[in-house]
Amino acid sequence: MSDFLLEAVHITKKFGDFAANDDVTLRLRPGEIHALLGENGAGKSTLVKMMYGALQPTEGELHWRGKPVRIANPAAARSLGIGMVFQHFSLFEALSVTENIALALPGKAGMQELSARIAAVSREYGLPLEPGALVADLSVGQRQRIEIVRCLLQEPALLIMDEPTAVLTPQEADQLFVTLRRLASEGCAILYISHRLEEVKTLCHEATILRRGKVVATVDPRRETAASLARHMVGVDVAVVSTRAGAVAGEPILTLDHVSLPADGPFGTALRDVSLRIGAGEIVAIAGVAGNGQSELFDAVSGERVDGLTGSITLAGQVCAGRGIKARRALGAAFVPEERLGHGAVPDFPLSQNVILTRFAVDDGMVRRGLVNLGLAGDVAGRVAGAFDVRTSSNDPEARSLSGGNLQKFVIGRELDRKPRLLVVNQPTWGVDAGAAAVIRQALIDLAEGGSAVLVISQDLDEIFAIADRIAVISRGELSEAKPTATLDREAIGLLMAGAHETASHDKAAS
Ligand SMILES: Nc1ncnc2c1ncn2[C@@H]1O[C@H](COP(=O)(O)OP(=O)(O)OP(=O)(O)O)[C@@H](O)[C@H]1O
Repeated sequence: MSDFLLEAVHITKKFGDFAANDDVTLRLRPGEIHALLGENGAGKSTLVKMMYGALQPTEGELHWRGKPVRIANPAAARSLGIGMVFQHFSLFEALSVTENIALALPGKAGMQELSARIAAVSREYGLPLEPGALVADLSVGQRQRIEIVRCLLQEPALLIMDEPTAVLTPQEADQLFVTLRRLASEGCAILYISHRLEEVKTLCHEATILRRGKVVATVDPRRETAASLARHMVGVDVAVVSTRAGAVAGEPILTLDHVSLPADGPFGTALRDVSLRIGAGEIVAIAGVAGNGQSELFDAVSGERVDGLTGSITLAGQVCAGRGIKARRALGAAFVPEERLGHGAVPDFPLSQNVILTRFAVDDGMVRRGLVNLGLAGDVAGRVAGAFDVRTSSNDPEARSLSGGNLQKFVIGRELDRKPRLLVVNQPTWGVDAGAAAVIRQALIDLAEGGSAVLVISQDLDEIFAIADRIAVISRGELSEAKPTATLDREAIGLLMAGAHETASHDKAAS
């Protein structure tokens, strides 16, 4: 009997002439937490999709418990004991948590019984979930919990996780590590894709590193540094963004005065009396635990929701509370939503057409007398791909064929290419590798240094401290006062994230 649970042996996967995986061999033992590392587009998702039966190898074999196996589809993978939490969730928005999970489970379970099991597993593993909640009303972090709980209900022998902590708070991530270590101690193998090298070092026993589809190293990450892992991935040293010194804000670009907006559905969070001012040349970041009103704030600022909004919003001196996203784009604002596939980009459209979607309202020649300038759209797509190193397997591919990190680079680059006066971006570097994250953060800093205002909504405190001039925290729909970064530390932000606005200000006043 083989020591290994799953082996990928000399696997090659081609899309047309392009080899997304090139002669990859990787072996997983029971109870092992194994990292799969590589920069955006290195081929990590492609490899794990083959292990999960969502893609078939062009060449090579998979072995399960020592025997060759053909994993024809995800149902076959699940029946072997392989569970997977994807980067892009495959949930039905109009259905509840329980209904979504029921669809993925074999056989017919009673809904009540299933809800009780979901509640029990989510409690046991510290992954809070309301079984009756509608998926449409849940944040990305909450949606991910559904996927994790769904896998755990099937008691997998191998759990594949594609960047699980990218959408979690530090506390949620710590809780997840407890869960994963426990699963590993029970004999479950975990294949763990992450761009966060520090967490890989503390969590994983072994790491396989891919570069441009090939295995370049298999190492013990505990004996490596984050820098040495990054060097393996990229082949050169990775640049680190310099921390911002703190800019002097110019004239106000975005002003929110006493803005309230009803919750987006029964499980959303209403915005309550939010005031914020961002000046030219300034980066203001909003920290907070997912689901505390971030998406409502994004909708209010972008104009995606105007009904029910009270208070005033001005953009570059123009009152715009009642105006939609098109009018706001025409005033020089650009928006990057949290969900890149579906919201930020239409999956079936090529990149050039995705350029048109956010540019047609802006007077830059993209649309003249009702006619779209496809050549210009193609030029912009090419320019963005070049500037942000968006790696694609063909010229002008559909958005859905891009790796998650490459699509994120494209969606951000598309908006930066316009040099907007105001950029609002929700989770700018979610799923983006260390090198590309540095490029994106630097681009946000450069935009602000050119005189634009930048509003960043992020759960990544390292990112926030690296780039923001001022930081505010959103909690239960209320926004704390945005304070200069130099006056804050992680503990203060953590208190505010937990909803201690008043306590924190009393403490400050008392001390
Ligand atoms: N269905 C597809 N058709 C064509 N090319 C594809 C397809 N799926 C993936 N690719 C290409 O294969 C390469 C590897 O993509 P993959 O998603 O495996 O990368 P990744 O390492 O998971 O990246 P990320 O960290 O950004 O998620 C990319 O260049 C991508 O554009």
